[in-house]
Amino acid sequence: MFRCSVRLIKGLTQITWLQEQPVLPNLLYRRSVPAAYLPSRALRVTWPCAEEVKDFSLTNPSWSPNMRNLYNKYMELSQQESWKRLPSYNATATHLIEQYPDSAKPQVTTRLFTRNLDVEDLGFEYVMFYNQAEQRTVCSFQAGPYLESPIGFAHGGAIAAIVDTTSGACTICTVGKVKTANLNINYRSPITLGSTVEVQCRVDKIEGRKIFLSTEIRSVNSQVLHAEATALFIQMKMSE
Ligand SMILES: CCCCCCCC(=O)SCCNC(=O)CCNC(=O)[C@H](O)C(C)(C)COP(=O)(O)OP(=O)(O)OC[C@H]1O[C@@H](n2cnc3c(N)ncnc32)[C@H](O)[C@@H]1OP(=O)(O)O
Repeated sequence: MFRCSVRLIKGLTQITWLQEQPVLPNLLYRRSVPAAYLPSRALRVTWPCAEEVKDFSLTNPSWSPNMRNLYNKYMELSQQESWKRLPSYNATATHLIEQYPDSAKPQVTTRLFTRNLDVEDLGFEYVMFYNQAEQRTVCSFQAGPYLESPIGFAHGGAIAAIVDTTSGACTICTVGKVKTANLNINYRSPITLGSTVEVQCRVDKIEGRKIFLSTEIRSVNSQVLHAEATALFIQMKMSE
């Protein structure tokens, strides 16, 4: 069962690339699992069967043409440059599948906040790509109708969540396990529900355990600046 799951994940997640990365393996393959990444006992039910492990970063019918175009653009760049698509599951623990021995498989009912809807199209539709050489992440984000705040536009908290996710992924890929310590966002122009925007994030500097990043959210033609943000992530200590 464990081997089967591993094969499945390998197939789904470009695991070869992940294993080559300096930091993601720390997160994905550590033998001792940090408690913070495990669901609480009370929430344990069953480990998802192989068929239930869905990679949400792959195209689905709800994606708009703009969403598909961005996906195709970065998939093409992945062939020539150092961009890589980041697999995405609906629970944090699912990303850690390989590190559990059969006897200790966690049972997951927690959900990653940005993947907490079962129906496509309604909430966060997104796919992220990471460029290791440039320590940058791009995210193609389609804001679904359940992210509304002002009528017809995306909620500021939803926008913050996608900024946190994109900059968090960028940081994890660069240095390993982190927590968000600070997030500053300037909202410049509302994001229309159903539209696709491009989130561009890069590591600005690393000082010890502190990783500083900046992010911009722009329309797909780059003409409209929707939001700009800075973030500080703190690398978790070895003992955490
Ligand atoms: C793929 C999906 C990715 C998604 C990623 C999403 C990640 C998240 O959302 S995490 C959830 C939200 N964040 C949290 O809940 C974090 C809560 N806060 C904490 O746990 C802790 O305060 C934590 C871990 C940030 C820092 O604690 P700790 O590890 O003890 O660090 P600490 O020793 O206090 O500080 C280390 C350095 O960072 C600085 N620092 C810590 N917090 C801040 C802050 N908020 N602002 C500025 N500087 C800070 C300290 O001043 C210190 O600096 P220096 O080394 O120069 O003296």
